[in-house]
Amino acid sequence: MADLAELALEARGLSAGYGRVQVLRDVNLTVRPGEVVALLGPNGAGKTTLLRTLAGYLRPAGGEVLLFGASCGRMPVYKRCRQGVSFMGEERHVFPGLTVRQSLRLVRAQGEQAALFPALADRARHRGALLSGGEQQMLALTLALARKPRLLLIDELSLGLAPLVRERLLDTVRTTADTGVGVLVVEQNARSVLDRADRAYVMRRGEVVEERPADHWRADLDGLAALYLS
Ligand SMILES: Nc1ncnc2c1ncn2[C@@H]1O[C@H](COP(=O)(O)OP(=O)(O)OP(=O)(O)O)[C@@H](O)[C@H]1O
Repeated sequence: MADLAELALEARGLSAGYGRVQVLRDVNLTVRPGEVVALLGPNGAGKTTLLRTLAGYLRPAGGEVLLFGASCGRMPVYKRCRQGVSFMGEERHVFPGLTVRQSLRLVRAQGEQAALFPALADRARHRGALLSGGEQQMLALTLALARKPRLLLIDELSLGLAPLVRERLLDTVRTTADTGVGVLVVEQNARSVLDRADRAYVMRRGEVVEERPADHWRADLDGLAALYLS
């Protein structure tokens, strides 16, 4: 079982941006083991920038990131991976030239893991590049989970995908968290992600403007929408 006393992730007063362009301002955020935390907010709010900073692709200009209770300073991406961080970016992370079967073999996905999405079984001989968007994202999630992460950072889980695929992906995210993995997920469909999330942060213009239990937002979708528009 996960140690629930230890946070999987903590951002303290985080600021970051691109060159002289500051995007994130004083972001404070936590993810506990076993939690699904949704990161919501309008286009350009800074969600991708935050995830990329947490994963180590962007260097913070201020504040700090703690992984599993320890400050990770300027730790490079690959070391964060070794610590148990898995990042799924907007671009689908599959091996374009390998078939589904080869990809699963490469990451040593076995048994239940390899069979996470039955739809992929029919595509075992198809190369990653030739899969549909939904199949690619199912494969990307399977590959990410095969690394047995302790913290999963997901950007735009279901962008452009069919509702049924989105629901299937989100169900898998929930069951993954139930095994003790902390999940921070950006998902355009707020209602769907809130159905599986424990808490949600709302970002606007580089700042976290609200943090509430998912139940709260589910009961006040209008209030949530107003935050996007204001
Ligand atoms: N490489 C970059 N160089 C300069 N500015 C950038 C870069 N990438 C993003 N930005 C700016 O940072 C701000 C936040 O963008 P970001 O992509 O993090 O937001 P987001 O909430 O993920 O938006 P979306 O939902 O549209 O993906 C935007 O104003 C964007 O123009």
